Amino acid sequence: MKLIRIATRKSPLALWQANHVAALLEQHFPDIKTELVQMTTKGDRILDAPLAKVGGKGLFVKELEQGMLEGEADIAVHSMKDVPVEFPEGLHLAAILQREDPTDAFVSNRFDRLNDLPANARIGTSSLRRQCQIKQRFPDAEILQLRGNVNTRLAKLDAGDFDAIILASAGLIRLGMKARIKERLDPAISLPAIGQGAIGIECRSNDEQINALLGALHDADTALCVKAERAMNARLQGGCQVPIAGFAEKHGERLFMRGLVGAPDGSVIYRSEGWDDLDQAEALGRKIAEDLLAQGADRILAALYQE
Ligand SMILES: NCc1[nH]cc(CCC(=O)O)c1CC(=O)O
Repeated sequence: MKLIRIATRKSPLALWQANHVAALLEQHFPDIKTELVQMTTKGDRILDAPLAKVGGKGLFVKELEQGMLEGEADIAVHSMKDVPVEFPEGLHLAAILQREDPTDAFVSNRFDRLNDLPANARIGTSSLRRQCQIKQRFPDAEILQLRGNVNTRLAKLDAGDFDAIILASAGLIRLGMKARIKERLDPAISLPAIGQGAIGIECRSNDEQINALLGALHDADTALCVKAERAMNARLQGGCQVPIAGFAEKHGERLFMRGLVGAPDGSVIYRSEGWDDLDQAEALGRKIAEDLLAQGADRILAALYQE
């Protein structure tokens, strides 16, 4: 019998994801027991500021990483969306699970589809990525800050604070709230965040036994797509302060990827897309990034990072 201690945040979605990994491990390896080690991160603590202003990379993962480095936990379960491209010395990504629905979800109690919204709609989101894409389509929309976990955000919608909110479809599906999704937004309308819908498992690089076990949960196709997306982000030095989106899909033996960088107010959005072979995932991500930079994304990013 071996015990695996799983570091996780305490939000209902984080706990669902950690319990999911625990169940998969126990299914695959009947002589393994798991235990959750619940932690609070800086991103959970600072709820009164827009994410873009809290700043810093790894806002939702640092404390979990510290726990593994100090030996309080063996693995950490993350939304890949929250995981910076660089890992601290001694830790690495050991597995990525099969991707859940990667789209953004339109959620509203008043309107059935994004296109039904009035021009001056009040829309809740704290993501500059979602904000910039919505503002391009609805320049007169009022974007209102919306932080907190999925349940908190839905409660604010139900209280009447917004005409609609945009959330990740994956979070709603995992929490059993698929029925709240009025429309899965086509990636051409709301291009998802890098890694959206994918769960990653991090552990100590030198922990051979754990690395071998986690290999059984790994989904190579998802990993390939997320690798391309993260290569784009690495080149752009993306964080949650900047409106960046990237989404790769495997079509047979080829990868298709789209990326964008925009101004928060939606006044400009640079877009790029391309195809490449499966063994060129990182090169494809970098190529999309270079194309965006050449179009003018470098100026947008420089201005935002300076703030
Ligand atoms: N920013 C928080 C966060 N991190 C991951 C998800 C969704 C789950 C996923 O992408 O796997 C969410 C909620 C949301 O964006 O609505």
